[in-house]
Amino acid sequence: MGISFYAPVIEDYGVVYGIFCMFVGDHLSGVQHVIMVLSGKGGVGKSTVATQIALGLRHEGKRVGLLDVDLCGPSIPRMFNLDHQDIHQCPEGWLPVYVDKDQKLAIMSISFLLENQNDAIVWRGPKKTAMIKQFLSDVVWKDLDYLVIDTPPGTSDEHISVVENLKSYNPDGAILVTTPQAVAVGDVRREITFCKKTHVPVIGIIENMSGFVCPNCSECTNVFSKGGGEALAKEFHVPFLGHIPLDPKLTQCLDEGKNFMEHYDKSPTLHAIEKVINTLVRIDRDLP
Ligand SMILES: Nc1ncnc2c1ncn2[C@@H]1O[C@H](COP(=O)(O)OP(=O)(O)OP(=O)(O)O)[C@@H](O)[C@H]1O
Ligand code: SF4
Repeated sequence: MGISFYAPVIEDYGVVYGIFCMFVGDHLSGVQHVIMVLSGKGGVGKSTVATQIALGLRHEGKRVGLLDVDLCGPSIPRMFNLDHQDIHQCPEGWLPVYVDKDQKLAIMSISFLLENQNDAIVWRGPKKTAMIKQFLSDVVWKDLDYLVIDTPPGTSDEHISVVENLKSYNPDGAILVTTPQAVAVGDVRREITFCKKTHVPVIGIIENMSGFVCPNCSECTNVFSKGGGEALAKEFHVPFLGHIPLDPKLTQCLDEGKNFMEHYDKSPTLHAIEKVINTLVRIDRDLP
């Protein structure tokens, strides 16, 4: 199924849905699965993974929302080439920005609310907490199969706000992203502890930047040591979702706001992402 990014339009929302929201005031009740993406360290590819998961689920025909709660370093809009979109308000709340014509992939980010994209957000904890609460209560997602939440690195106020505000929705859990180096793997231990303390199930660990895909022949070479994330998953008895190699073509697509999945179907990186998606579409809330 092809998805080309497009300049979004504001949908004329159904009267029935509007009335429903006015009375229920709850835009997450139509969301089937909520997945948080966490990393202990910055720059390990958390936003990249969140973006590719959202696109992959959309390719599977799912309705997907992608919420960027990285208030100080929002990068999701840039990865979709939607940097300069404005958010519109309807009586029920904020309308997310749609990536595709069918309006099955919606994104929301602080970046859409900034007058200048280069503005720095210098907020103390309570203001960040209030913003996240608003993101989780006021965005009109409509019915979604999956809401993917991209978080800032570490375990800060933002993470606690997300977890607290999602409590009553029984989120599926968190995907933890690491790179193979020992220092990044060590940081994931703290993420696992955070999940345990806040009772968020760990869906699994992804080892990103695990090997390098040659731009000439697509051969994958291990530049750093490999397997740290997998070993950690074994140690903590949590699922290992796979190694995602570093592919310069993915970097280029993200920089240019292009859909990697449509451009490079032979990349081992794409196959690794597809494996993660296969696991996620099998998520069933009723399993223990
Ligand atoms: N598997 C990959 N292949 C190619 N490039 C990648 C891969 N993973 C991440 N990148 C690139 O690495 C850079 C950092 O990735 P990203 O912004 O996703 O990290 P992050 O963990 O979300 O960072 P931050 O902590 O700043 O939010 C980006 O330029 C992205 O394009
Ligand atoms: S992997 Fe193959 S094509 Fe790529 S640089 Fe090495 S020898 Fe050349």
